[in-house]
Amino acid sequence: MADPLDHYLTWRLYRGELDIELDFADAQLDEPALTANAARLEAALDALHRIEGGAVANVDEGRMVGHYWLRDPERAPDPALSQAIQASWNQIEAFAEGVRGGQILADDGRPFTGAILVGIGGSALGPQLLEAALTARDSGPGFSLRVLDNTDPAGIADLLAETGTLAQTLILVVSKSGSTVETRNGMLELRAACARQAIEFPKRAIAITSEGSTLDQLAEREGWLARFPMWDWVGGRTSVLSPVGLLPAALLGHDWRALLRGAAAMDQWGRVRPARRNPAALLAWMWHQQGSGHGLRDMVILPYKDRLSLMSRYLQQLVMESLGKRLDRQGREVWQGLAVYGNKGSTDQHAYVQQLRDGLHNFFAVFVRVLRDLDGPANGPGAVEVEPQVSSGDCLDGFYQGTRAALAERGRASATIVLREVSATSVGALIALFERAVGIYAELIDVNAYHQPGVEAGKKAAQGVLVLQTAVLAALPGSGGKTCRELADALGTDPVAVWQVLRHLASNGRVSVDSLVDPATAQFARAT
Ligand SMILES: O=P(O)(O)OC[C@H]1O[C@H](O)[C@H](O)[C@@H](O)[C@@H]1O
Repeated sequence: MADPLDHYLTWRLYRGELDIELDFADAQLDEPALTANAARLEAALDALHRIEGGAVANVDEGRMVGHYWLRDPERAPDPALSQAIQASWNQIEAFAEGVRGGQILADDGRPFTGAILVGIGGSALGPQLLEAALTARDSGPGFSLRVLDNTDPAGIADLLAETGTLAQTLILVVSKSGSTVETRNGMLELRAACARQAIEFPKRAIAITSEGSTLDQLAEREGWLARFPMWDWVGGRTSVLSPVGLLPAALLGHDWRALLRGAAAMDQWGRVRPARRNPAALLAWMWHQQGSGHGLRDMVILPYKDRLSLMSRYLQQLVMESLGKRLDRQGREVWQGLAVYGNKGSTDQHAYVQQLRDGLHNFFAVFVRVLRDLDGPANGPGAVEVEPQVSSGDCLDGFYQGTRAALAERGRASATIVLREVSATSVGALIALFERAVGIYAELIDVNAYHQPGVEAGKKAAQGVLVLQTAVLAALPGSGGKTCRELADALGTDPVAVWQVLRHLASNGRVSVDSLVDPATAQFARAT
């Protein structure tokens, strides 16, 4: 058995500039496998180098992959792109300072006190992660951010109820494509809410979208308060360090430039050769080894810090939308992927860690350990002695160490990312680490990590349901009822599809029906 300290030091990567450690001592990596795969890992790092140089790595959409340039604009292959990024920073700084300094006021002359961000997927998850990770809840009546990330009327009603008056609320509409249905719906719901409150939507609306998109054209036509750019060489799931995440962070008063510095510093570390000394390469190789290059084991994300509890939701999109692909780049059917779940420790020890320890060995864990218990002075909750000379934070860190050891004892692998504290710098670094690990892993399994063909099928099918709904409502009899089957026969379609549409309409009072129980006998009368 190797000396524990030698083993720890062998598999520990530390970067002083970031004060971040990657601890692979329980990752079950081994030198022979790394040596045997050195060439493919170096090749993957070569590919990332080409990507950062402007290679069209998103081959299916003929696009470059430029999220690394967002924190190092001079690295972009075209000076115009560098200038566009710098210009967006100047615009973010000027706008956020204007709002926070009171130069940019609501149309009633009073300052804006909060924002609602309307977006979904990469247009919401990044801002949500940053807001949760960086906003000290003791910040008093500071600027607030709420996120509307679904087309659920009840969720929208809840958010509007929580917000109350929209008079002092900015409305950020975020959509790279500018045409995502849920985001459009959220915008229309908020526009209607503004009308109900007799305030003007455009005077508090901000668009963050691709130039010339439907949303961009609307914002320009209506003279919205501001428009910020998104670029086709930044994917939604890697847009958090574009205006998508940086504007909300700046409005909240966070050090958004430190986010960029942290990401840039991690990128620099992620360029280190050989791969054996590269944090992103080792993380990607761990994923590959644990899942035999086919995601046969899930990745459980376990930050032992409340403020990082959204990491797993954020990484679900970054990892699974990048790697979950039917075809590889040679056109072979590979049905690839890497499933991600998690929440936070120690909370999850009271949920599913039982299975992790005693059950199916179909996962590996990535812990995030934060050494500082509190942002401010230690005379807060952390100073309470819960046991003699023991604080709450001591217990949290003990639970991390104990859970890691208990899993290792049963042969379950884990890696740990150790942060001194949760800060803009360290969060920026975390984001960059996983973005690069995803890129390297994608090279190892030969998939395009930068498109998302699979999401279109669901969207098209959903549109079909709405087309059917319109036809059903038009076909409902003027008087007397029709069964699903009669309606389906009249429309030449599937009676079950008709039933599914009608039961939702009937449950919401849009059609009258004599029974919502039995589709064979349910008689539907005209739309109400
Ligand atoms: O930003 P948008 O164009 O509105 O897209 C929002 C989301 O839509 C789709 O689900 C894509 O798969 C995601 O990558 C994207 O983040």
